[in-house]
Parts: sequence; C-alpha cells; structure tokens
Amino acid sequence: MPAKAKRNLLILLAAVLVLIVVLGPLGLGVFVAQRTSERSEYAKLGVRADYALKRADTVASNLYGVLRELDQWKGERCTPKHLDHLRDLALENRFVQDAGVFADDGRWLCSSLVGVLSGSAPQVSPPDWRGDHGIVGWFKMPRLSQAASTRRTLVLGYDHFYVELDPDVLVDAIDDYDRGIGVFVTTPPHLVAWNAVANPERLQAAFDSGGVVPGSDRFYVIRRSRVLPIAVVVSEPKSQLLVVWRNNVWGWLIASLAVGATLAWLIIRVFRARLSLDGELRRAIRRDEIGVAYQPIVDLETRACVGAEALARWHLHGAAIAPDVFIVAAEHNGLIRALTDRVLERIVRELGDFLEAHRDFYVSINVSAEDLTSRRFLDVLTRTLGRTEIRAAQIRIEATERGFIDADAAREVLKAFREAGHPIYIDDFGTGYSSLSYLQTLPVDVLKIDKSFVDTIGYEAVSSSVAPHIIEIGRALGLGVVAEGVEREDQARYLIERGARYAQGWLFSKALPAEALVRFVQGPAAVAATEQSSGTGRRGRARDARRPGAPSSGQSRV
Ligand SMILES: Nc1nc2c(ncn2[C@@H]2O[C@@H]3COP(=O)(O)O[C@H]4[C@@H](O)[C@H](n5cnc6c(=O)[nH]c(N)nc65)O[C@@H]4COP(=O)(O)O[C@H]3[C@H]2O)c(=O)[nH]1
Repeated sequence: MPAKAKRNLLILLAAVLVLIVVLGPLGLGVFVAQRTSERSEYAKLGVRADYALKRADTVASNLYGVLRELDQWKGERCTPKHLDHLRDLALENRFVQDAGVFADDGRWLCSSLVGVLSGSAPQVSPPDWRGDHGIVGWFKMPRLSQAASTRRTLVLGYDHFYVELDPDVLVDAIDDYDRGIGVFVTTPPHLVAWNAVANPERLQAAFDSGGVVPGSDRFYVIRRSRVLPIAVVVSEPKSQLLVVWRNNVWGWLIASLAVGATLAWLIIRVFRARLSLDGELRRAIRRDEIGVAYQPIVDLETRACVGAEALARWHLHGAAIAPDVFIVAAEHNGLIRALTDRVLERIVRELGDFLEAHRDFYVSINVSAEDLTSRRFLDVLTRTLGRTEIRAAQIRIEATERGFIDADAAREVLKAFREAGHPIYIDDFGTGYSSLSYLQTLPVDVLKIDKSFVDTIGYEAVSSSVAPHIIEIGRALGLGVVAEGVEREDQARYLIERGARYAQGWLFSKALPAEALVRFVQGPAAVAATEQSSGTGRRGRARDARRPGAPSSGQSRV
C-alpha cells in the first residue's frame, strides 16, 4: 500500500477510534444512569413494600394478642357480660372491627356488633389457612356482622373465637409519590385491599405475572410475608423513573465525557506521535540524517577484527531512537528501501577508502523483506561500487528469516546478489520457523547465531544449548558461522571449543562510528593478534596491523 494511503488510513483509524472512545463512554453513561435510576427506584419501591408488609405483620400480631385475650375468658360465653368483654376488646383495638364466638359445629353464636344470634345462625366455613399455634384464617368470607355486604374482610380465629379486620388498614399509609399499593392473600390468591391511586386490574395482572407486565407504563415490586399468607404489590409510574434518570444522568454524562476526552486525547497523542515519527523519519532519510554504527566482527582465536556489521542509527531531537522502532516504522511506511540506500551510501562515504585499502575487510549490511522482492538494491549496490575500487565480496548481505516472506522472490534476488559476488548471511538464525527447510534451497554463505542462543551459554545444560547445533549445521552444509551478542569470556571459550570461529558482541566492542572502527581495527588488539598468529617483528606488525583479518583458511566464508 502506498505510504500516503497508509497515512490516510491511519488518520481515518484515529478518527474512528476517537469517535468510539467519545461516544462509547457517553452511551455507557446514559445506560448506567438508566440502570442506576431503575435500581434505585426498585429499591425505593422495595422499601415501601417492606414497610407495608411490616405493618401487616404488626397488625397480625396485634390480632393474635386479641385472640389470646378472648381465649382467656373463663366465664360463660355470649352472656351480656361476655358481650361487654367482646365490645371492650373491639373498641380498645383499632384494627378489630368485630370479635365473636362460634360453636364446635361452626355455628355462629355471638359477636360484639350483632350480639347473641338466635334462630338459624349462619355456619362458619372451613378456614382457608391454618397457621402456627392453632391460628386459622378466613379470607373470602363475607362479613359475619353484615352478611349482605360485599366488602371483603379478613378473619382470624383461635379456638372458638374470631376477630374481623378491615383489610384497608393495611394500605392506608400516606404516600407522596403516587405509588399504588395492593395487598393480596395468597390462599386462595386474590386481592383484598388497595389504595386510592392503585388500579386493581393492573395490580392483579402484576401479581399474576410475578411483577413484569409487558407494555405497562408502571413498574411493580412484589414482597411476600413470612408470617401471614399475604403479599404486597407496590407500583410506580415509569415517568417517575425519567425524573430520577434526569437527575442522575448529568453526573454520568460528565464522568463519561471526562473518560472519553482523556482516551481521545491519548489516542490523538499516540497517532500524532506515530504520524510525526513517520514524517520525521521521511525527513531524516531525505536529509541524510540516518547514521551508521559498525560493530566489529572478530576472529575468536586471534581477536583480529575481520569485518563489521553496519547498524543504522537515528537521533530525533537529541534522543536515540532504537532501530527496532524506526526500522519497523520504515518497513511499514515504504521508507525502508530509501533507508537501505542511505546506509549503503554512508558506508561507502565513511569507509570507502578503508575498504579499498583493506581488501579483505568487509562490511555486512542489513536488508529487509522489501529489498529482497526485486533486484533494485542489487542494481544500486552494483552502480555504487562501480564508482569505487571496493570488491563485491567486501559488501555482504544480511537477511533475516522475516525477509523470506516471499520465498521465491527472495531466492532469486539472493542468488543474483551472490552471483554478483556478495556473500549472503542469514541473521538471527534459528529464531524463525523455517530455518532448516529454506537452507536447502536458498543460496546462503554464513549463519549468524542469534544472541538469544548465545545468552543461554553457561546457564543451560550443555545438551539443551542450541548454539552448538547451529555450528554443526553450518559445518555439515559447508557454511560459515558468526555468533552474535557475545558478552562474556566463557561464552567466547565455549564457542571456540565447539568449533565457532567468528563472533561479534560487547565482549569485543559495541557498534562504533566509522573512525572508531578504523582505530579499533588498527589498534592494539589487531597488533597483538597479528603478532600472535604470525610471530612477526615490529616492522611486520605495523604492516599487518593495517591488514586486519588477514585471510586465513575458511575466512572467505565470513
Ligand atoms: N545486548 C547486547 N546487544 C548486542 C550485543 N552485540 C550486538 N548487539 C546488538 O544486537 C543487534 C544486532 O543486530 P541485528 O541482529 O542485525 O538486529 C538489528 C537489525 O535487525 C535491525 N537493523 C539495524 N540496522 C538496520 C539497517 O540498516 N537495516 C535494516 N533492515 N535493519 C537494521 O535492527 C536490529 C537491532 O539493531 P541494534 O539495536 O543496533 O542492535 C544490534 C546490536 O547493537 C551484545 O553483546 N549485547
């Protein structure tokens, strides 16, 4: 994809993300406000229902008390004296409408309201409910005292006594919020009382459906008593929810706006940095501000520097940007080819004379997948070297396994590099997944053992270290091997013992600027190494020191 299209895609992605992080929390805020309002309204309704139930329980225990008192009458029943006693109890207790006595066979004998019943007295039906301690209840009985009345009454009995209760006392509490309240008896289920704002049909529907009435403009809460066979249904108009929601939603909107704005700001920052990193990198490449550091590659035995790996360096506003960051950015934004060209130009500019004077010394250059899709870079390389005396073998190509995404194209291009005289190195060998299979088919000269395998030397059981296996593979296939990231003497010794000949790493040197590399090559290490390997005197040493990494058997492989 062209870089400009990628940039536009990034901007579009940023805009979409900003929209999502702003609208997402807003929507979430509205939703949460709705849920919290709903929950708080349900909680308030629940409190109201609990209050009504508590009142019912209080009334019930009051009536139990009256029944106990009635039962304590020791004298003859339904006498004028007993009737006075019944009337006193009914008058003293505000919940009791009538109190009376019935016979063993259910015949009604007398009541505080009617007095003694003579003639054919009505029969008390079998109770609808039997509670603890002999308490019974009749919940669908017409009023005993006014048999013709259609008013519902709740009657509790004990032994041969009964008390009548007007169910309306259960719902007469004042409510400021237009809440409907209904009391149901559950055996058999029916509505016995409701307050003025309640609609009995709707309460019934709510009770029957367990509190969920689809399409209703009210919501309902049901609570059941543990003491009496009754349930309370409380309802509230949904418009009340809107009022509460309106009060709640502002807080949530402000909070979600703050979250959304913070996230949007973070996204914009990240994308701006990304876009500006791309822009800055483009500018740096155009202005030739990409530097190169050279990490010496040494002969492990003699410590002579035989070559160097060119590593791109970039400083942005004074801060070093890691290659892992800007190389990846360059690869993503179509800048990597230009960057590889710049690195090559710089190598030739900085080390051209040195390479011409030291024709066995080499520099390896990292190429990316993009550089392996065509012969373009080979043409650039050939043209550039054509203007110098540098041999093709002095510029070596380092490709990583990641570079073989298009394996067929990479094979052809690498073959062309090799035919042109540039040795091929496989960087980070062993970290990819197809190492062994591509080794059969790709034109390769040298394997570079990845630092991660060198790191484990000395820490892992000898049998589990990968480094010796790579050395072995190199030997079996006739390839050279260079170990990367050697930091300690014991690692160097281990590698020598396993037959490795060349390495790079901080034990020998970090990546150096060109002049420092030249000094390193010509410095005491090279002098000492040359002295050791050739046994030459002072004059010979000075001459050899300018010929670092003097060819030895197998060196052409690295
Ligand atoms: N801790 C430690 N590190 C060591 C040691 N010896 C070498 N290194 C580091 O390991 C990396 C070796 O380079 P690489 O595997 O080619 O890995 C390179 C290479 O894949 C890529 N790269 C660097 N320059 C270029 C370039 O010009 N073009 C391309 N395409 N990629 C490049 O960036 C990667 C990272 O480069 P650097 O950050 O320079 O990191 C370098 C080097 O500084 C050691 O003993 N200890």
